[in-house]
Amino acid sequence: MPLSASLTCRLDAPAKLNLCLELLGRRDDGFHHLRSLMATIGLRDTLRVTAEAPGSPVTLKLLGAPHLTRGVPTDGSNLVVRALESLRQEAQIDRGASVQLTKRVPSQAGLGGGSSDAAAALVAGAHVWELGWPRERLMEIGGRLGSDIPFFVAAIADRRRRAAVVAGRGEQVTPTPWVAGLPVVVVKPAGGLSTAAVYGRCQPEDYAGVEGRDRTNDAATALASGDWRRLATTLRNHLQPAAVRLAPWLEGVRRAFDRCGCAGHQLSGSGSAYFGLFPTMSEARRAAVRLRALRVGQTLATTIG
Ligand SMILES: C[C@](O)(CO)[C@H](O)COP(=O)(O)OP(=O)(O)OC[C@H]1O[C@@H](n2ccc(N)nc2=O)[C@H](O)[C@@H]1O
Ligand SMILES: Nc1ncnc2c1ncn2[C@@H]1O[C@H](COP(=O)(O)OP(=O)(O)OP(=O)(O)O)[C@@H](O)[C@H]1O
Repeated sequence: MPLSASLTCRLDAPAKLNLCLELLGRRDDGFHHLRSLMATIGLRDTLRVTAEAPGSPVTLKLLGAPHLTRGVPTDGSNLVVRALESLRQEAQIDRGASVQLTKRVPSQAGLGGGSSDAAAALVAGAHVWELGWPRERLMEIGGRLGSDIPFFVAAIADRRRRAAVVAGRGEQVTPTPWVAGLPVVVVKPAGGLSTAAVYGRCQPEDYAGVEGRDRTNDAATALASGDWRRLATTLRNHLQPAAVRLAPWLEGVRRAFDRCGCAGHQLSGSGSAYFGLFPTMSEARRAAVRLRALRVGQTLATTIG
């Protein structure tokens, strides 16, 4: 059988927002039980993976603007390389891969950039190495590398899964219907936040009393109907108080969204990116212009899905 040494796969690795993020308690392993409505947005890295001959290493070339690639490792600690190394260990193969990763998603933003890259690497790697594995197996491998990765594997492998209710540590992914094109404005302040540091500053008071109401389910119902006003009333992020304790300047971003008349806005994941929902794309673009003038960070008007 001829080796398909030149087989190449190019995939988008989208960013995500946590439209609702509820913490339910701390686990014995130090992680938190959560439930969250996650959805991809129209901001994405691009990954190109080419299969190389047996015995070759996994190599990575990083492309993108300096402010986006700064701090992103190019060695074996990059999540893309870790994902491909895990894949070939699991498959017990020694095929190599050369990867070109173009960064557009900012890091330390709560937008899941590195996790999405890792998920795209798993999907692309399985394709170019012709493993023929089901999505579920790739999600399981991804879950060992990071809590957000199973969601992204599902979203990248099947566009219908670009929105999901995520539970457990992040490994339980239940796709939920979404209506394309809901406008959002995302702001990434100059400062970033470490996910571990934000979880580390979380206190039980930040999420006490949540048991009674499943706001994530309400948010999923609103997203399925495409009703942005209803979705705006279901926003919640239990990590936001901890993020604000660590980075008080986030209050300035919150106030900026208020000043733009945005009806629903919050932090995404562990931050520092912040987003707001808008009824139309023209209103989102107008708000983005105002937010840029307020100089709160890199600002993008885009859509969910
Ligand atoms: C904030 C979110 O992005 C929301 O989707 C995720 O919960 C975090 O996902 P992630 O970046 O893939 O996180 P991981 O790489 O698995 O873990 C980073 C750190 O976050 C904390 N962590 C993460 C997930 C979770 N359910 N509970 C936690 O307490 C742990 O301190 C962990 O050391
Ligand atoms: N492919 C990658 N892209 C970006 N960062 C990476 C990558 N691989 C490893 N990293 C490291 O991981 C750190 C966090 O990156 P990432 O963008 O995933 O975090 P995040 O925005 O906090 O995402 P999340 O929403 O998953 O918490 C970076 O600061 C960087 O050192």
